[in-house]
Amino acid sequence: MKTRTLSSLGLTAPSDVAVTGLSVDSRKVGPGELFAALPGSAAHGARFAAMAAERGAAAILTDREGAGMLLEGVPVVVAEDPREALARAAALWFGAQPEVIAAVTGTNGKSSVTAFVRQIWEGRGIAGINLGTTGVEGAWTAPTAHTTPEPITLHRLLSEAAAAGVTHCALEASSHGLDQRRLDGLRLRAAGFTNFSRDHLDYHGTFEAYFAAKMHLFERVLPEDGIACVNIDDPKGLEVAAIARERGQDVLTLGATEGADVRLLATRFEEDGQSVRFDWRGGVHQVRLGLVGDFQAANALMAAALAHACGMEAGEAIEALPRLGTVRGRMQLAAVRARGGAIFVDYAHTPDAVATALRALRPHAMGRLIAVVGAGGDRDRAKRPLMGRAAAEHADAVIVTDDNPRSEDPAAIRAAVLEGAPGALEVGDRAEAILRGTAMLGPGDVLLVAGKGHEAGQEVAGTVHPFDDVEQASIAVAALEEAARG
Ligand SMILES: CC(=O)N[C@H]1[C@@H](OP(=O)(O)OP(=O)(O)OC[C@H]2O[C@@H](n3ccc(=O)[nH]c3=O)[C@H](O)[C@@H]2O)O[C@H](CO)[C@@H](O)[C@@H]1O[C@H](C)C(=O)N[C@@H](C)C(=O)N[C@H](CCC(=O)O)C(=O)O
Ligand SMILES: Nc1ncnc2c1ncn2[C@@H]1O[C@H](COP(=O)(O)OP(=O)(O)OP(=O)(O)O)[C@@H](O)[C@H]1O
Ligand SMILES: N[C@H](CCC[C@H](N)C(=O)O)C(=O)O
Ligand SMILES: [Mg+2]
Repeated sequence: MKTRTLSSLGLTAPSDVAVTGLSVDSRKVGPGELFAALPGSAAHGARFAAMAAERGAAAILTDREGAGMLLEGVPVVVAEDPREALARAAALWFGAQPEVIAAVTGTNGKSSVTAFVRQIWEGRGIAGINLGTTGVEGAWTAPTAHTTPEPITLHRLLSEAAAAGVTHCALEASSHGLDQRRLDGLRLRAAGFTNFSRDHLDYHGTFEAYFAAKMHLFERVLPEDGIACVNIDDPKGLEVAAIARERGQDVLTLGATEGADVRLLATRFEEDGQSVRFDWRGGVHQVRLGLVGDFQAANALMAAALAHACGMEAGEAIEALPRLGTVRGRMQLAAVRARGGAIFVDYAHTPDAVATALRALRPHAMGRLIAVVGAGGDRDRAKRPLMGRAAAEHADAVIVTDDNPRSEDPAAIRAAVLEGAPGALEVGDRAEAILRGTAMLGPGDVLLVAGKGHEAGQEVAGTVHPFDDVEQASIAVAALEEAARG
């Protein structure tokens, strides 16, 4: 069995015992393992140390507060920041990581950008993966439960990928992950910033704390010799670029804004894609993208910039752009009605993302734009009416439905969304809502089904019912075509 001494994992305790593994959950600790008793939002992990010891934990890692709560018996490692110590210990425990790692932060676009970076690598024959909300994808695959997995899982995945020959990884850095130092054991080559808007205030409390969490990526995780790729069209972009420069990092700026290193000059929207003209450090290029939505063009350019920051020639990265395919559940064309009218599935689950997705679809729609929208339970309540309002403002018709009510009353969540969209139709059952929206589609119309993207289930009162927006869109179209044939 593999064992490592605490000191070889960068941890100091009165006795340098060997451990057989790492765990953050007392309920899952195995014999001989190190139990990290972390200060949490609901409880201090030290409260569960006795349970961990009973299950055979060989040592406990905690902070000063936690140490004061422990009974004697098991060796204790006291760290100023036990989450950071755990991240570094996990990196040492698992050892290997892909040689080249790029991380992307931002409220929206992380999954899209990381998947595009992986596709660019793939096109050049590089064994690359993207790791985040949609799992580990590319040259090696695995499911993930979180956008940025906690460090033990993260380093296990990275070491397994590296062992399978993966040399490049693009991963999503969530604000929770950055705040909880899940990425602190990574060796990054480059980092990207897409944008900043309202999300996760239930966790971070204030906009300032949310932004500060994101900035840890440049202030702490990306080393001084790393390259920062920053979207300066976002109001926070220049601040991010300044933080990166302050750290000594090279900065590559992107956007339509004057002075951007990679500057978008013009876009022409087509039914199933768009052509973009841009200036890359003095050279003008024009490429056709098979992607819908102006922000997907921004994501694609960010991906090319990151691939370049990770060592690829700019020309090679640009050449890969026309071959990029949509990411599952992100502005994905799900189904088309025989008489015309298209259904797009998108993961927009914040007020800003709903507005952005609808605004992005507008130039692709010759007729009406219809939105199916809902908000999740046990998440930021304040965003609900704002999501309703965004839908009402940017669509011609809105249907309010359920999206993972979790432990809450679904009708109460819908009522909060409806506050922002008073004229909307209320259809709690999501399959029926998609069917109703699909029935409203005429030639040239576009339906956006927002909120679930790639998700495979609808979580209601502790049960996850199988549910897939893309599949439901096809089912709705098939049912309506059959009814039309009579
Ligand atoms: C809100 C949040 O991020 N919580 C994370 C945090 O838990 P916490 O601090 O709230 O934990 P707690 O319940 O107070 O418990 C304190 C400690 O005691 C431990 N414990 C608890 C109970 C017990 O019986 N035994 C035990 O050992 C817990 O494992 C924890 O270490 O620290 C834990 C250990 O590192 C994480 O597993 C946990 O992630 C949970 C699973 C989670 O759901 N996180 C989500 C919200 C998340 O991280 N999402 C982001 C962003 C997604 C997005 O962008 O949309 C993501 O990257 O996925
Ligand atoms: N660059 C962008 N600017 C604004 N909105 C975007 C951008 N990219 C994607 N979006 C919108 O945000 C939604 C989420 O996109 P994506 O999954 O790529 O982001 P994410 O940052 O990974 O989200 P999450 O935090 O949930 O993991 C998309 O469905 C789309 O509506
Ligand atoms: N990872 C995010 C996505 C939520 C997407 C939406 N479908 C919802 O359930 O609110 C969260 O858990 O807040
Ligand atoms: Mg994501």
